Amino acid sequence: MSAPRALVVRAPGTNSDEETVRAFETAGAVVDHLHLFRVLEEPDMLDRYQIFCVPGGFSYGDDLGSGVIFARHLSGPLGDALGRFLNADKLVLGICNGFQVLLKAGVLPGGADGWGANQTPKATLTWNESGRYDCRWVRLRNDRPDHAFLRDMPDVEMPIAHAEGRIAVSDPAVLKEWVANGNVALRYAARQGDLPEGGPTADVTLAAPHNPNGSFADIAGLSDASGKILGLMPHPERFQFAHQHPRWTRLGLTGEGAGMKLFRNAVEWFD
Ligand SMILES: NC(=O)CC[C@H](N)C(=O)O
Repeated sequence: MSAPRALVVRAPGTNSDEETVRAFETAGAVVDHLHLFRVLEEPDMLDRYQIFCVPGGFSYGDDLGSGVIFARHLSGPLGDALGRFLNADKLVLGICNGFQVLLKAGVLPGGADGWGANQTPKATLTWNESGRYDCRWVRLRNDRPDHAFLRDMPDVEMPIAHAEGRIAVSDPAVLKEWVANGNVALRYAARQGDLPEGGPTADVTLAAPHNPNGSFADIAGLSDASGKILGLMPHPERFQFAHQHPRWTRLGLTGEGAGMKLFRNAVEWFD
């Protein structure tokens, strides 16, 4: 197949869209970078794309809770077009604020109990346990190495930058469902491979700063069951160059940053 077409949608307050566009372009996608208002004018334009991405930032100033207003646009006026997109063999990525948007729109499991189901959410992304905005590098464990975005991606480091990054659930029993469905895609880790084999437990097993926000079950990213939708709090688009890593000289890192793998995986998925 020729290069996939990716749509990166910004809203008032988005701030990581340029980097995200660059990452997809470097990976070989043909990218359109559009304002949400433009997409709202013509929702059916989603049919023209293979990758849909909501980048990071502070859409609508995080008013009413991060991602809430953007999410209402997705599940409301864009609902039919996005529903078609989700049922097709296509990829969806939400980074940081984009993850907050996808979860709260019900695109990811737990947020609204399934796309279009309009039920009480079982999970949300809310205030960090620290009560403040945190900006640091974290280690991640990849629990879905079969995922379209996470293939052949070993445990990796990336930066986080958020105030509302903590997964909170109404009932910890939801974890059983999530594990059975492969919904837990990324977890915070202290060192490479430090988390017990056998999957996540319903505890916060890592203290800050390793789990930087007190997220339930140390979860940093969620997936749909099929492994085509990913929402993650860390920013892969901020690790496009090895020298963006805080210890790149000591580690002798050169060339491309490990975050690029996620974008390359997405583009290569359409080969
Ligand atoms: N970097 C971002 O996307 C910020 C996420 C979000 N608005 C928060 O602070 O919680």
